[in-house]
Amino acid sequence: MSTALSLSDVTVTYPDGDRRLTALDAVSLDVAAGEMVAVVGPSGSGKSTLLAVAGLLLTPDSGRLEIAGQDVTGLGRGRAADVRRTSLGLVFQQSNLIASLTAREQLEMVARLAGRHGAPVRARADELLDAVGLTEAADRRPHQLSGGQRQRVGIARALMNDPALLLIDEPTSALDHERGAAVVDLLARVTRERAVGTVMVTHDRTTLDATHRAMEMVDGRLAALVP
Ligand SMILES: Nc1ncnc2c1ncn2[C@@H]1O[C@H](COP(=O)(O)OP(=O)(O)OP(=O)(O)O)[C@@H](O)[C@H]1O
Repeated sequence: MSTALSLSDVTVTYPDGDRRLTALDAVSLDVAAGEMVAVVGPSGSGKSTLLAVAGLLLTPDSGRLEIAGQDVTGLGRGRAADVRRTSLGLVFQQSNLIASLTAREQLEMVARLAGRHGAPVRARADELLDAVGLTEAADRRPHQLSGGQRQRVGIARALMNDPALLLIDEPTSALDHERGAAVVDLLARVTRERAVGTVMVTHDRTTLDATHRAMEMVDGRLAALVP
């Protein structure tokens, strides 16, 4: 199995008055293609910082970072944006859908930004909307969708450019239990079927059974979750 994400000894500090606050403390994590890893932990423990580093949105103070076997430690902004477009799928808490676009158009737009156009893009968008159970909703705009449906559009959009790594922040936070469980099951399925590595940050421990592994972040340190 190839490695989707490899973090080695990653440390991140933030300014905190005249000192530094350590948000990630020598964190290491390997996620294989086709593997789904959940990260739980208290508020302020460093989970969002971990996703920001893996998503190339934040450069760590030290440590090494590989995505799909490629060393991406310390890339400049331009190269980091290229890797984000081609190899990463990000699904953050607010689904950030564009109000004026239909579900299908949301997906087509990210393909266009990556330089892809035409009939294959539309076919791919329809295939992914079908995979997340939204065929009927392809022509609806965000305000015509439920919270769970919006979340699923966000997931389909993140898969549009065939990422090696999917990073998801709290996919169930705005959903009731049943819809949340359905979204996590969907993530587990696309992880397996599309051989993507998935890291899901969650507060919802009832969804952990659907994942391959659960890790716990405490004070910036990551360890296997002891159930
Ligand atoms: N931009 C920033 N500047 C300074 N400190 C920050 C910044 N971002 C996060 N922190 C601090 O770093 C620590 C880790 O924050 P982070 O957001 O990664 O935690 P979290 O586990 O995602 O929390 P939550 O579950 O509440 O979203 C916290 O103490 C937070 O206050």
